[in-house]
Amino acid sequence: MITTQGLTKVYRSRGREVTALDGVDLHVREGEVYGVVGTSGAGKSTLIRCVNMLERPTAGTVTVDGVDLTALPGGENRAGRELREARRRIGMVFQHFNLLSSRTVQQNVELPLEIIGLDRTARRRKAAELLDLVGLADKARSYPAQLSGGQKQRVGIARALAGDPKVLLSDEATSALDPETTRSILALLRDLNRQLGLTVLLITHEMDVIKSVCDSAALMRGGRIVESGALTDLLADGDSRIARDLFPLGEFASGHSGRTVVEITFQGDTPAQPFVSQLARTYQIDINILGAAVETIGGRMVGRMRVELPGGHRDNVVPIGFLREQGLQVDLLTPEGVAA
Ligand SMILES: Nc1ncnc2c1ncn2[C@@H]1O[C@H](COP(=O)(O)OP(=O)(O)OP(=O)(O)O)[C@@H](O)[C@H]1O
Repeated sequence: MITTQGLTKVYRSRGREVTALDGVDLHVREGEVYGVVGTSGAGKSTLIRCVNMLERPTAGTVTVDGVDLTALPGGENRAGRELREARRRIGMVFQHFNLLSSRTVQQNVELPLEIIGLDRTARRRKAAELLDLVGLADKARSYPAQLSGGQKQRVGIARALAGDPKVLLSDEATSALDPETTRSILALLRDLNRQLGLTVLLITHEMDVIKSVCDSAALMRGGRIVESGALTDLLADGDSRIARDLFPLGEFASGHSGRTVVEITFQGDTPAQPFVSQLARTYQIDINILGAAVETIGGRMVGRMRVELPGGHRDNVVPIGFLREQGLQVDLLTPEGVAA
């Protein structure tokens, strides 16, 4: 649904050049919630602003719903007709809501519909429907200043949906909200994704946002995507930085010499199997559990357990093979704590 190829953005100001995006290839599938995470300055905002051409990329292409936006005429400030039409199918929500304080909630939601010239009755009907959808039907006549942060963001979301977009871009939509309100806004985005089949691309600096709402994620650093994929695939990859940040088991204190420490990751139905006791029984070994956690990530149950087995690695080739045969992801930890 959203594809970028070789996306590059170089800002030039006062004789200085900053490469904010350095050849980004992103692929967001239709109907998924895709999160881009990274520290400040990684290029996340630039990326999302290039996806709807609020920023013109310096090089590379952006295709949304089959339309190559980079091929459509118009600059950042003055988009051509085709680009304006394509943009109408891309909703955007902002960290600071960007509502007009002099307009009521209903009038804020109607704004994009006014711009496309929809008549008053149709605008009112559509705005009422959207406010109902985001749970704010009773606030239509209020002004933004009379709303809580979460309610303001609901208005921002209703406004973003006014053009019946297929894609919703979210630029740190929950960063200005407290944890409970964040949860309710993320749940709303998830509901809209499911109910409307909306594809959502969000950027965030919080792993918790990725954990609670995303199907797929990318990690950005220095204008590049350094890792990306479906969360279920990343969680099964012992080397994944995203998976380790999503699911920390704490520091690895090196085990005694002559012992083997492994991390076992299980997803979906696998935890129903009592694999630790099976392993202990089958091989007559004592297993020391060093840490364990179970979480729901992307709507799926995922667990990780760190266990210590007696004997060195060579002594444990067969038990480790047994665990892998059960469909479990098993990573051997070296004394430095790096999964081998
Ligand atoms: N308009 C601009 N002019 C010049 N440099 C810019 C501009 N916008 C962003 N940059 C620079 O581009 C780089 C990427 O910025 P960007 O805002 O995309 O990162 P980010 O990951 O979204 O960070 P944050 O979470 O802090 O917003 C930074 O070095 C930033 O200083």
